[in-house]
Amino acid sequence: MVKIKIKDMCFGYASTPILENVSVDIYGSSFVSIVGPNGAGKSTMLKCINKILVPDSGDIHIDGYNLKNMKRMEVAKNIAYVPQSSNRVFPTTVFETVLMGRRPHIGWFSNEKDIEKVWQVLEEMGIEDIALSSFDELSGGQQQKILIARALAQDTGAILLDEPTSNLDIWHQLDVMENVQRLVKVKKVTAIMAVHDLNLASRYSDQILMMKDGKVVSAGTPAQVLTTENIAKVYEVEAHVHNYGETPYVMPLKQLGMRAIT
Ligand SMILES: Nc1ncnc2c1ncn2[C@@H]1O[C@H](COP(=O)(O)OP(=O)(O)OP(=O)(O)O)[C@@H](O)[C@H]1O
Repeated sequence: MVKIKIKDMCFGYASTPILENVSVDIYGSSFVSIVGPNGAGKSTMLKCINKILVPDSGDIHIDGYNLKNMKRMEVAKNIAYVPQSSNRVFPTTVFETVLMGRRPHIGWFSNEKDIEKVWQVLEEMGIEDIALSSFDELSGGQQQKILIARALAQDTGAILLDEPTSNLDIWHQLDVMENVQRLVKVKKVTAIMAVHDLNLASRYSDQILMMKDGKVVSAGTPAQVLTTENIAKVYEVEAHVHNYGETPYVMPLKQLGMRAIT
C-alpha cells in the first residue's frame, strides 16, 4: 500500500502545457480510475507519477518521499507500470517476460526467490500453462495479461495501468478488472488505472478522477463523479445515468456539440 500525494503539478511537452495544477491525494489501498476524453492528460499523469516524465512544477510525494529525490530504480521498487498496449515485441517466453518485472530488485541476475515469485504470479493469474510460449505469438488479450503479470512480479505497493482493457473482449475486460480488484483488496495494493469505459470504472473503482484539458474536473466516489452534468461538461455527451445503489450505470445518448479530434 502506497500513499500518493500530488500537489499543484504542472507538466508540458516542449512549450505546450498539458497538466495544469493537478492536486490529488490517494490514500491506502484503493482502486482509482482516471477517466476523461482523448487527450485529457491521463497517460501523461500516470507517466509523471512513475517518473517516466518529470513535472515542470509542483510535487509528488510517494509515502512521504518527494519523487524529485528518488531515482527511477527506487520508484520502480514502489510503483509498477503497465503501459498502454502497443505492438511491442518481446522476443522472449512468457516466463522470461514476467521475470523482467523482477529487475528493479535483482538487476540482471535472478535467483531462486525470483523464479518462485514469477511462478506464483503466473499461477495466481491462471497462465502457468503458457509459461513457455513465445510472447510474440500470443493474442492481444493474452499479451495484456502477461504485461500485468510482469508488473505484479515487481511486487510493489502501487500499480499504474494505462488503458489495460482497451482491445479486450468483455470476458478479458472483466478478467483484468477482477485481477486488479483482487490485488487491491487482498494484497492491499494501490491501483491507479486510466480507463475509457465509464461503467467498468464505476463498478470496480473506489474513487474516480475525471479529467479534461489537463485538469481534474471532478474527484470522488463513482456516484459523486459519474453524473449527467459532469458527463455533459467533460465529454459533451448527453447521458442517462441510472444508479444501482452506489454504482452508477452510464448510457451515452447523444453528442451535444462538435469536438475537435484530439
Ligand atoms: N510525446 C508527446 N509529445 C508531445 N505531445 C504529447 C506527447 N504525448 C502526448 N502528447 C499530448 O498531450 C496531451 C495529453 O495526452 P495523453 O496521452 O496524456 O492523453 P490521454 O488522456 O491519455 O489520451 P487518450 O485517452 O487518447 O490516450 C494530448 O494533447 C497529446 O497530443
